[in-house]
Amino acid sequence: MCGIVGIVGHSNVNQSIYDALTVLQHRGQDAAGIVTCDGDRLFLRKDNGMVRDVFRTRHMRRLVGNMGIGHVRYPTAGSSSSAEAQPFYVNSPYGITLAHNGNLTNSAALAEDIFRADLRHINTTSDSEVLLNVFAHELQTLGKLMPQPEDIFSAVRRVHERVEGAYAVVAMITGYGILAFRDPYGVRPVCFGKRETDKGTEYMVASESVALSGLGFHLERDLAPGEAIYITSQGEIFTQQCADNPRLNPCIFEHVYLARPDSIIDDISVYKARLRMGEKLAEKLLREWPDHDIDVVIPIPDTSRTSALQLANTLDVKFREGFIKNRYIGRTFIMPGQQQRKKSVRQKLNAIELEFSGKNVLLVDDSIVRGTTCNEIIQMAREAGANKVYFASAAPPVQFPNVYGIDMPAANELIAHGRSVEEICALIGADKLIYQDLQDLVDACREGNPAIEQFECSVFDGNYVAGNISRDYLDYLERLRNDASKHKRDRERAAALAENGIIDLHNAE
Ligand SMILES: O=P(O)(O)OC[C@H]1O[C@H](OP(=O)(O)OP(=O)(O)O)[C@H](O)[C@@H]1O
Ligand SMILES: NC(=O)CC[C@H](N)C(=O)O
Ligand SMILES: [Mg+2]
Repeated sequence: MCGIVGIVGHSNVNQSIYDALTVLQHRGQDAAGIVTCDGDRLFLRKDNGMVRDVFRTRHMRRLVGNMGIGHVRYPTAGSSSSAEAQPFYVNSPYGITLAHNGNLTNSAALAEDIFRADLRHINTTSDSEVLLNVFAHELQTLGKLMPQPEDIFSAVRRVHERVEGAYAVVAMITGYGILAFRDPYGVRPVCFGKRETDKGTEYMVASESVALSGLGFHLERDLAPGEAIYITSQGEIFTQQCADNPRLNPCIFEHVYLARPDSIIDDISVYKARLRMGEKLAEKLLREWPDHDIDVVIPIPDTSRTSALQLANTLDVKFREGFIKNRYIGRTFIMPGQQQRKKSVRQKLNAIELEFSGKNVLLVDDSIVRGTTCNEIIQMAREAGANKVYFASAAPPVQFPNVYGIDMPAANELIAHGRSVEEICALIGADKLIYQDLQDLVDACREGNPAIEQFECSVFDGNYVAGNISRDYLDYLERLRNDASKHKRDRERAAALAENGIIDLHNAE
């Protein structure tokens, strides 16, 4: 995942975009960027780091203009170089900037195509730069001096035909307006809304509704799969379906972990979905273990709090905050390297001994992915004097790699891959382990919007809805992005940086 935002306003939008990015920070902690447009000039600032570190007052002052887009990045393709921070820019046609959440599954073939057939140069290994160039090429071939909404929509239509994978996109056409579109499966979320000001109506598109509500925008609705929205710099708004066979298959992992609980995605309250996950997991536990001896339910902050609370209520067992989170450490799962993730769990969470001492505790997490968190946490619970340590996951076992914008590319890094629940239980050192059933997870989400026929659940069932995901592609992805090769690339990059600084088409200062 990553966070995207775009605003068309009546005064400088820099501060609102900055604020929206801080609200979306949980979707990407590695890099951030904002580009604004003032008349026909663009102003861009992007670099590695959290939003508060990337933008200093001196940058904000220069990010002028009444429309702009922003991005927070969690890399799932290419490298973590600051040159791959977003938004990306191409000068032709019109000057287009673009920010992307998701992952293209045919970006290698497209990159080749773009060079050979479209004569376009890609300077990074980012799939998002490829996506931008496909869109730019399709708009350019229409050859209009002033693009009209129908031109823009027809370019998006061509993007849907050429590009495979997951993509929620916001783009800005210099001097003309802001465009957003969602892939024909609607895997990644994007919504839009408006706010009234003295000077008139302002529009915002964002990955999650929480970015809108946090800034006083009223949520209009989510983009439909395949749909595009274009808001001109004058505040006119156009929408159009640009795909032939759109089918909503939203990513279920947004509800499990990625999104903030106070967001509403595709008409589902993430908070209520998580409550229902807790309830269904408790019902399963009671079915399978009616004479349990759990004394206390303890969540693993932050994300599991909501489901753990409802699980405890349904079990009628005490709910206690046994781990306190250091609020200055970010999310560990979206950190780039395993060593950093492992160290961060201990730095981030600290046990309150009296909640563990002599008790049978049920620790609840939203999901177990690599097993980094639960391994450490179970040890900490034992060190704090727990009698028995049981573990519950509000999601089913994560067994398959993700190819749509969550960085879990290597099956053998997933603790549940090819293992039974008993084997996982022994490996993490728990006295008992219980997982949510997939059907219960789907029901917990679908109850919020029964119109959704299918969720994108590939990490749980290995069923990839978008693109042509072959065994060969999964092997290729695993070789490219497993922890060891990422680590090697990062080390080489850090060494080059220390010696020479980054030499690229984008040099952050
Ligand atoms: O099995 P693992 O590979 O450890 O991954 C799963 C854990 O990572 C996430 O927490 P994270 O610290 O990222 O964020 P949170 O504070 O939002 O829970 C998630 O909530 C689980 O706790
Ligand atoms: N997590 C994401 O959505 C990442 C977007 C894009 N694939 C990148 O790596 O920059
Ligand atoms: Mg967590």
